[in-house]
Amino acid sequence: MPSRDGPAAVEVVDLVKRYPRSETNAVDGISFTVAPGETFGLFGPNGAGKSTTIGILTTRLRATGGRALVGGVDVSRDPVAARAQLAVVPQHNNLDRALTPRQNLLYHAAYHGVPRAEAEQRATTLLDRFGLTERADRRIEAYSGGMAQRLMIARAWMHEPAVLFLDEPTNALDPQTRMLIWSRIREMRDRGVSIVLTTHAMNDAANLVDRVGIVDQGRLLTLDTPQNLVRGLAGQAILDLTVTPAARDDADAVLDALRELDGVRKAERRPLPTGSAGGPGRGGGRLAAALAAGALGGGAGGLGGGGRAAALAALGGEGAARLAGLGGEGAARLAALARARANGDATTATLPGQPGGRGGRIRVRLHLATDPAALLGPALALLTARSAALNDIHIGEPSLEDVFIELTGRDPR
Ligand SMILES: Nc1ncnc2c1ncn2[C@@H]1O[C@H](COP(=O)(O)OP(=O)(O)OP(=O)(O)O)[C@@H](O)[C@H]1O
Repeated sequence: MPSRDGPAAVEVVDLVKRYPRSETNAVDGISFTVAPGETFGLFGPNGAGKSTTIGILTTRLRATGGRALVGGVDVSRDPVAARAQLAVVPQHNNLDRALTPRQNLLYHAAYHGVPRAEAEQRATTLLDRFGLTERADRRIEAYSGGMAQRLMIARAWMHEPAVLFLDEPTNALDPQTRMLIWSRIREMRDRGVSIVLTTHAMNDAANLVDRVGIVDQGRLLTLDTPQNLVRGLAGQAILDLTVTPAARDDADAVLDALRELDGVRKAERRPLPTGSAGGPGRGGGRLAAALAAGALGGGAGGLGGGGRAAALAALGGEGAARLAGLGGEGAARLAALARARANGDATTATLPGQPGGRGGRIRVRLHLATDPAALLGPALALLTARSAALNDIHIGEPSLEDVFIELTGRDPR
């Protein structure tokens, strides 16, 4: 990571935590370093050991083994000095209900030795920044979960810590509150605060964090920038195809055939989207969007003038060039798909003259090592040769969540 001035914001070396009467380690030898000013995401499935790691770093829990330092201070040797450097927003509401929101902030500031006048000024500013001014002097019981979460983040900021720990800061919050909280966290990051956060909202956090550590069963599986993780593990792009195999064909055989195409790194079955076509990760769906808008709906058996142009424009650059190179039949199939979708028949569309497969429609995700547009022609040719109906196409980029699933599997914990 960039800045290496002064001690690391966080240093964890071979950290182990075993809870009493437990047969396994909740944290099982984790090591990582967070540089000053870095925003670090600790991601993992339920029970992976994230909160336990944060609990040790913030002095709530004692480690069984290894070392944990915050701002160069060993948290088990000098927890008081460590606490002066850090603030934590825990997963569960630990506000003092006997106090008003403003009093919660002032009490926290007093504990950290912030002079009274300065604390009052900070409290007023923070209550405003978090949209809490109107409720600042009312009892906490009246607070919604989102307001409590905003107050806990404001409270954490009262003594302007060097390192901020956020344990699932947007969990169970409405979209408005989530947006506000991400934006305030971003402000803190921009002011140079070192941040360690856990979240299941990985794709939201992907734009915020400098690096990500993915943990499972107490172990660190990988650690890198979101960009490198996505690039390295999931391939360059994703092509989702919703396909109805021919009546005599078999879904797994279609999947295997698609997997064999040049440029396909991995092929897997995905659940069918509910309603009309959904799609993978962010940034995808340009062609699907064009199809949904009926942009391809030209004359029978081909991509009609304006529709074709719109679809090609939707694909952009090289994709357009490749799609333009599709032969008559491939283009006809896309046009038929577009017509079906334009008629609002997205959930039942099969191509004219194509029987439904014996197992019904399937959704296949192809992870590509190449430009998705390069795969469109071969994929369509393959489906045509097998008399399979193509119901939907969606082009997307893999997301951090795809990487996460690839590393930690699909089974719920
Ligand atoms: N107080 C405790 N006593 C015994 N076991 C515990 C305790 N707290 C957590 N554990 C266990 O330790 C493991 C790690 O839990 P932890 O809460 O750190 O996971 P997590 O990654 O934060 O999960 P989540 O995403 O659900 O918050 C789990 O198996 C959990 O059941």
